[in-house]
Amino acid sequence: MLELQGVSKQYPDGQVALDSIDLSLGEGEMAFLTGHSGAGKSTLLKLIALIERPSQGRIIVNGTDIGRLPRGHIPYYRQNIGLIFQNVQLLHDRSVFDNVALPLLIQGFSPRDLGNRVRAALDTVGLLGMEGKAPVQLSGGEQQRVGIARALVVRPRLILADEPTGNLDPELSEDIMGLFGRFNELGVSLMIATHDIDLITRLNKRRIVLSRGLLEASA
Ligand SMILES: Nc1ncnc2c1ncn2[C@@H]1O[C@H](COP(=O)(O)OP(=O)(O)OP(=O)(O)O)[C@@H](O)[C@H]1O
Repeated sequence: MLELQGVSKQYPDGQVALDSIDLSLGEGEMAFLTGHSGAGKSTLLKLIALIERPSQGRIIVNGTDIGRLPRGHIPYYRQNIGLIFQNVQLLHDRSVFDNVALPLLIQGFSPRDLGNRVRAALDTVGLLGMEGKAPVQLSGGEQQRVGIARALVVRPRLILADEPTGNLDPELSEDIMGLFGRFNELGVSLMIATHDIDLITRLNKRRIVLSRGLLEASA
């Protein structure tokens, strides 16, 4: 599903965020990405999402070397992975429904056909009934769940999540992680960056540990 070969990232200011990372994530595998603040977790996810480009190395997703993707294919590539970031960037002048529907519209769904998919995604994150609200009318945790619904609505085979439970209380965090676990049971691959060691310990999944841009452990 995902393979990194000798991937390094040096930012333009000289900061080396990742140093020669070799890593793979199998089809249907779920792994937690951990490590101290500044270890390189977000950078790793941004490289896979093509938000940043590696300075060196290759990233292969579903058999495609994403470094060779023509620029015009990047939005389509990104729509097929579920990206969940801590700072959900919702469109504040649009309703919850429109925010979740957006990836489907980009994929060419007709507005007539997407209602059921949008409502199913909102139901999954426990927000059915909130379709007509504006993001500002929601709590931080609810906004985060709208972001998760927006990522899930395209039914991605790969989900990348950066601190997805960062703004959620322990109960909701557990619900969201449980949700990820159920997706994993359905065959979805997931890489989830988190500081929540309690949650990781309880879920007993593979743990990838970064330290100062180096891969410290991957078991
Ligand atoms: N755009 C950028 N320009 C320069 N340096 C950056 C940039 N983004 C991240 N870095 C640096 O790269 C290193 C890795 O950062 P990254 O955000 O990937 O770490 P992280 O493990 O996700 O940290 P956190 O847990 O605090 O989110 C850090 O030293 C950070 O300061």
